[in-house]
Amino acid sequence: MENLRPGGPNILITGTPGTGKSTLGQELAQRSGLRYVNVGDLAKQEQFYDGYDEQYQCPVLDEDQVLDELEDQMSSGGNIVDYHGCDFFPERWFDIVFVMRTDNTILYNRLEHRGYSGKKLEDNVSCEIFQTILEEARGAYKLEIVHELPSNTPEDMEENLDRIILWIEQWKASH
Ligand SMILES: Nc1ncnc2c1ncn2[C@@H]1O[C@H](COP(=O)(O)OP(=O)(O)O)[C@@H](O)[C@H]1O
Repeated sequence: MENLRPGGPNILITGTPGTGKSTLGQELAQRSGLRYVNVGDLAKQEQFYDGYDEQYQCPVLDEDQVLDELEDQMSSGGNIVDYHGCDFFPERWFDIVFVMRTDNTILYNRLEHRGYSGKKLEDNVSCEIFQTILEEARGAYKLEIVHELPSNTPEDMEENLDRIILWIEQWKASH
């Protein structure tokens, strides 16, 4: 296959908040040399917001501004994108999509520790129980590129890192 991404593959790491996307994404970037892109942080830094969600007490992401900002670097390749949503990105951006999965009680404890409470805590745990992000990913990308990753323990993290590093090496060898 012709290599359309000189910088390497583009990897999407998605999942419910608290499932370990940024921990995995940052470590993966260090080990692989690919660039880590945290969409939430980018939006905050650049103020890519469009209004305010009173119910969830958080700003609303301006998706178009995010897409415009990232288009060039996504075309070059070599990005690890971290976001708790996935269906507003162009399908063509990603070579592989990982959906992090965490058991309910573990996720509950992580989010409580993060300071979430009440509706925000319950809604995020429900999001995981109903596998909302997994369904979103399956609806937005080819099924064969969408993979669930268990993310409960440090051992899971190590296994996930090894698996993705191997996949990156194979991708590079075949492109
Ligand atoms: N596989 C794992 N095993 C144990 N703890 C983890 C694992 N992945 C993440 N964590 C912990 O869970 C919390 C949330 O992780 P984080 O990477 O911030 O999630 P996200 O980016 O998906 O919101 C952090 O305290 C992190 O250290």
